[in-house]
Amino acid sequence: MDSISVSEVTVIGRTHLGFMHSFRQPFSGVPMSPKFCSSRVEGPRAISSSDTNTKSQFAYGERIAATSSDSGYKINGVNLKSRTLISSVKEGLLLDANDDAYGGVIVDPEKLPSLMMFCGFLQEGFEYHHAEKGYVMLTYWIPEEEPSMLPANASHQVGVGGFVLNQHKEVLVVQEKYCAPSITGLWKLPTGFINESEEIFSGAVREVKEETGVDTEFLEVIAFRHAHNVAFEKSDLFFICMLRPLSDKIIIDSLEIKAAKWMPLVEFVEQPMIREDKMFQRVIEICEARLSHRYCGLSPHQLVSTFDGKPSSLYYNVVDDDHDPSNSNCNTDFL
Ligand SMILES: NC(=O)C1=CN([C@@H]2O[C@H](COP(=O)(O)OP(=O)(O)OC[C@H]3O[C@@H](n4cnc5c(N)ncnc54)[C@H](O)[C@@H]3O)[C@@H](O)[C@H]2O)C=CC1
Repeated sequence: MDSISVSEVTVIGRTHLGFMHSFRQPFSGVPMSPKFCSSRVEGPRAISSSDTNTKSQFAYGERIAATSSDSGYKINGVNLKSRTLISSVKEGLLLDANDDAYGGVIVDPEKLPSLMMFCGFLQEGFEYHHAEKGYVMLTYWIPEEEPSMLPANASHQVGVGGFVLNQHKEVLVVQEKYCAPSITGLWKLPTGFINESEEIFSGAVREVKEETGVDTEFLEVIAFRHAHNVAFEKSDLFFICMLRPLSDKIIIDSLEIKAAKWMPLVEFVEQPMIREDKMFQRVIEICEARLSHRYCGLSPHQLVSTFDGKPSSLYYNVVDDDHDPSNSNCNTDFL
């Protein structure tokens, strides 16, 4: 606990739609380890979404127990008439907070009083929710008789692999500098992880460019793999993307990559590791089916959903509304 040193805290807000938004507030004034604590006070059904951002005060005490009543809250047996003042019987410490849309409160991190207070949060039963560079988030779900409804920390990492084929039916392959001994020497597709707030389609293009120096245009997601416990105990979504080469000169990223080259597809497929690997066998079959128009992958379509107001990419592949098959990207030739 004491080893945590952060200069920023993150405040998590939750909308009534169930999406989690986070926003950061610079922590200033107190030269210590601030931690954000998100808690929920029972009585959520009494709080409508219009109550969001109502200024509240959240009680911190040795043990906080809250129950709801028709007229307001009871904390540690004490009736509270107004949601805007919630006090701890034992310590009577008040924290400035905002109500959230789920009937919880979000403590104002800038008003957290002392280091002792921060350390005390864990002793009081707050749990680590997640940590990022620069902040730690702690949460506490008060109603003991109810399971916590807070969404868990992110459970997945997202990876991309680029299948880049040129007009000579050569596939762009790399040898990794650091890899398991079992795949040393394997010529494989360029792969990597998507950055925060990066699109799958642009992440695939970036990864290929970074590892090989080759410029590409994204065409389709050909398939994706879902696996668990891949790295840092996270599940893994791996999107295999077909990309069209826009250049052919290879300049490797020597930090990550030992070598890269254009390799005839038949040679790539003949590598023992690829031949024996059910996933890559199937991926290659799918790619070949795509090249001969027997299969079609998913292409991104930009839209904004009124559900959350977020610009997003919907990956699909159907003919356009006018039902004109020529509008389907299934007809696009890769070579
Ligand atoms: N590498 C492959 O042959 C395959 C990769 N994939 C998928 O590709 C996606 C990306 O995976 P990879 O490219 O294998 O990622 P990776 O494990 O090679 O990590 C990408 C880069 O992150 C860095 N890195 C990762 N862990 C590190 C550590 N512990 N210490 C220092 N640096 C570290 C390295 O620079 C590495 O080159 C994932 O979704 C994975 O499932 C799927 C099948 C095969």
